[in-house]
Amino acid sequence: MNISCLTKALDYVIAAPLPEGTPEITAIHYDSRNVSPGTLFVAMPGETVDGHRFIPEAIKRGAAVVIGELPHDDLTVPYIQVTDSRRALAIVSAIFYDHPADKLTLVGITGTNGKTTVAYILESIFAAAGHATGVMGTVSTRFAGQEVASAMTTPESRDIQDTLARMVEAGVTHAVMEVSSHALALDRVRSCAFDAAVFTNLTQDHLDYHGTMEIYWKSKTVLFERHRKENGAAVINMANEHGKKLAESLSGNVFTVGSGKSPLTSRNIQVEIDGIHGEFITPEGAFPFASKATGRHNLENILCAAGAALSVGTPMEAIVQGVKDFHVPGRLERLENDRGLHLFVDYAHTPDALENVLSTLRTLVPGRLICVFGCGGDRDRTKRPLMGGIGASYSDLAVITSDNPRSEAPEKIIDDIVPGIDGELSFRYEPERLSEGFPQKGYVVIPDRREAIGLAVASALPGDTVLVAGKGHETYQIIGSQRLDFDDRKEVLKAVESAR
Ligand SMILES: CC(=O)N[C@H]1[C@@H](OP(=O)(O)OP(=O)(O)OC[C@H]2O[C@@H](n3ccc(=O)[nH]c3=O)[C@H](O)[C@@H]2O)O[C@H](CO)[C@@H](O)[C@@H]1O[C@H](C)C(=O)N[C@@H](C)C(=O)N[C@H](CCC(=O)O)C(=O)O
Ligand SMILES: Nc1ncnc2c1ncn2[C@@H]1O[C@H](COP(=O)(O)OP(=O)(O)OP(=O)(O)O)[C@@H](O)[C@H]1O
Ligand SMILES: N[C@H](CCC[C@H](N)C(=O)O)C(=O)O
Ligand SMILES: [Mg+2]
Repeated sequence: MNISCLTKALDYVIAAPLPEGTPEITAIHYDSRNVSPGTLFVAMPGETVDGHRFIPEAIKRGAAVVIGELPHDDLTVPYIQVTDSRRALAIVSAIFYDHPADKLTLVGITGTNGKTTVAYILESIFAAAGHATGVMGTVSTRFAGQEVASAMTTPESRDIQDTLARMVEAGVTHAVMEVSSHALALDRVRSCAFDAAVFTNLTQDHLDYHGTMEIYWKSKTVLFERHRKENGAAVINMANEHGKKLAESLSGNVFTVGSGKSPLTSRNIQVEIDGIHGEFITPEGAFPFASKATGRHNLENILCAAGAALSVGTPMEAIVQGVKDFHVPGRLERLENDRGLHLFVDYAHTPDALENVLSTLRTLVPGRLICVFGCGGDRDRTKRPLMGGIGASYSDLAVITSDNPRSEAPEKIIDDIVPGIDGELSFRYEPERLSEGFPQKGYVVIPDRREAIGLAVASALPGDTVLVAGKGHETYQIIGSQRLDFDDRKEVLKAVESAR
């Protein structure tokens, strides 16, 4: 594509006019390490390094044109200076890939918790409706029978446009995207116009990045204010105050779910250990449904997904069928065993998520509740004591361990969790003390996650529940800069075997 086709849409301040016969470019890159000859390199300021530093490397690798924010008059290739290169990256990528978002029925989901779950439910509903569906989210990108594990919840704008274009090429008609607050703050979804934008909830997370809850909240509202197609629906969960506030603030097509006045609500709901059943209530009448996911929070997720599906014209029959069939890996995922234990792995890594999951299990299972959890390193420190308090107060026995410590010392993270616990440490793990017996109540600290899971499962008696929270579908543990194989589900099953 000729670079002048791309620059037409840019508001550039520049710099040198592009010379005659400006080169065709064959691809767009924002990371110099991926640059190949004849491509466009967009230099972006970063949190750790400044992408402008890599312009010489990009040119050495054959970049034909460079876009950036800083003045440069000494380059050997055309340079376009813009005020915001992240924005420019999103704009030129959409042009380069021929605006794939406009060729799809596109649904975006934001909120602190529930995005992945709502995406899986919608995928199942669209499949039941016979639509060729694509998904981009925390667990994977999947379409046309292919699935690739994700590195990010919402990729960089260039990668979003590339993936959407490949979806269009593969015949996908309906695409579902999780839209993280980072993505909104960093303009990754500029140039994506959504047919439906879904809001699940807002509770504490990511304060390391956003700084305050107000800034975090504002980053989320951008999806509804700026990124809907003309008459695109804002599908809003009214079960929380932020949902109500958002619905009040928006004009146009606002499709609320779950409140008395909503076009979609539920009634006669039964939440049981094996799932939820009840009825959807719409202006067309009542529609019985059943789902294998449990917990009130999953009822909210089901309503959000059903609302989004309705807002883009999906028939109720497909919605009911899709809700019956969906499964989300690592979200209250139940592990079968022959020891009479209730074993669950869940992705709760925020205070609200942990509270929802523990309160769900507390009411549904009669025996002791043992919860194994930690908190991620290099992430919001202020959620750690909150999670400690919640984890310990809902459980009979809380086993405090490591999540993904990343660059932090695991013991330091645990030191941030423990002050939130109102109670005495019942056991600091030392292998030689095991002969004293493993505690049945209180909290214990076992920094090694494998040992923590092993001892929690070994100490459980028939009828007890063990919840391993925080890492859900993850198949790795990040310790320092190493990404080691680790899957909570496999560890739980191994622990069941070794406890025989
Ligand atoms: C806070 C954040 O989102 N950071 C993202 C941001 O990083 P950054 O601005 O710090 O980039 P940087 O590393 O300083 O580099 C600056 C620029 O130089 C480029 N570079 C760098 C090195 C080099 O040799 N050559 C080169 O060209 C980089 O590609 C980049 O364009 O831009 C990078 C390039 O796109 C992203 O990889 C990076 O995501 C990091 C890995 C990350 O961990 N992000 C997480 C927090 C995130 O976005 N999470 C949300 C989900 C959160 C949730 O809701 O749970 C997500 O959507 O995944
Ligand atoms: N609607 C909800 N309200 C509160 N908690 C929820 C809700 N849905 C799920 N959860 C909890 O949050 C965890 C994460 O759910 P899910 O993966 O669907 O959210 P997410 O928004 O995609 O998270 P992430 O931003 O980390 O990708 C679940 O394992 C569960 O513990
Ligand atoms: N997308 C979230 C995932 C957190 C998962 C948890 N296991 C952790 O590592 O903190 C984040 O990067 O903050
Ligand atoms: Mg997610």
